[in-house]
Amino acid sequence: MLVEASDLEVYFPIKSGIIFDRTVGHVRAVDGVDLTIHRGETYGLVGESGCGKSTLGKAILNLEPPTAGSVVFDGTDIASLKGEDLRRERKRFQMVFQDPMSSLDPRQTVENLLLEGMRAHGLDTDKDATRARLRELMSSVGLPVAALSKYPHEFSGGQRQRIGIARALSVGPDLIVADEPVSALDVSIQAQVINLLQDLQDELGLTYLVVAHDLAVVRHISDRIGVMYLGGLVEESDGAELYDVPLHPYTRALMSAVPVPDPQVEDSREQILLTGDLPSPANPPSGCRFHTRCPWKQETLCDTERPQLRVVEVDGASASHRVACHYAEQVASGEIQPHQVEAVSVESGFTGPVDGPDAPPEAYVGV
Ligand SMILES: Nc1ncnc2c1ncn2[C@@H]1O[C@H](COP(=O)(O)OP(=O)(O)OP(=O)(O)O)[C@@H](O)[C@H]1O
Repeated sequence: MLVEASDLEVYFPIKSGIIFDRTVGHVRAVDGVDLTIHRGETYGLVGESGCGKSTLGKAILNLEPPTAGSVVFDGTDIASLKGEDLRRERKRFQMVFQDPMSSLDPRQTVENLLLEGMRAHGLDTDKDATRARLRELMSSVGLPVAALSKYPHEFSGGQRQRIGIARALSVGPDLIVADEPVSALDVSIQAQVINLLQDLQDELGLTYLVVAHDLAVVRHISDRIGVMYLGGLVEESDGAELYDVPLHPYTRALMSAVPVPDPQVEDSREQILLTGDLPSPANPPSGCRFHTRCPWKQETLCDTERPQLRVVEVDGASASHRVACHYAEQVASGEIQPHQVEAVSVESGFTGPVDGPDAPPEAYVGV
């Protein structure tokens, strides 16, 4: 195991007063997450915008200090590291950002951008070795050596993302957190960058945490997938299994929002429509965070008790499928069918069947 996050919380203070000197509340961006990432695997993290994916990724890299909980990286509690020890450990985990244009200094040549990290970690002391390393990095990400003397604006979006990846690789990391690595790119370029990430993983034995809102991207690349809702993980399993047997109503809703090209399949498959907006992480609902939008919410239990993320046995499936829903076992055994339950829209007060002609017009999944 390379990363073990336990009961991780990242709360951002909400300030008020003339000089913003009073804390009047907290945005609970990450609210009690237990997550492990195995060495050499790709862990995909999905969920709606604002559910806390990026903050969780940053907290794992120690770029966002946790409010509570711990992150153990290769046996070492990151929070306990200071000074030189922290600097040395830092080069083992790097981040690739969504928008390479804003993460790359436009006034620096590619060579300088790559040297920056190497310098910070004392990896540029031998001139010949450094030159060889720069050439090697260019070749690893499929760019010509001549690109070293150019500036970020001289490249296309896909090429800039390759530079961002080379930059992350320059210090020889074990873990890369890629935050929406292809969502700013044209669809035709996305596959090339995804393939590059996979080739590099095979070649260098890298471990990835890939944050994305696009289920198709995550499905293609991930060994395991975690689904996040309002600061917490609601479901986690092997990649294929999550798509074959999604157990949490939120995961099912995300799946049913992805269009299927075959009209026959599209018409016959389960449709779960979510109503209402994502509640504010500054004031999350009581009990199960999802109960205000859940098609099979039950009185009392769902709005009073937060369900634990626990292993749920699924016939013929692995023993590592975890779900945070009070009724996950009944869903797994087929006892509960979500579309037979009435949906309640918090915003409109709508009560009715979620997939019939009376479904609320504004029902959507906002991913
Ligand atoms: N530095 C910050 N200060 C205050 N609030 C923040 C900060 N960073 C994030 N947040 C809030 O924390 C919540 C989670 O944000 P985060 O960016 O982690 O979500 P996300 O799922 O990655 O969304 P997106 O895909 O839009 O980036 C949001 O409500 C966001 O506004």
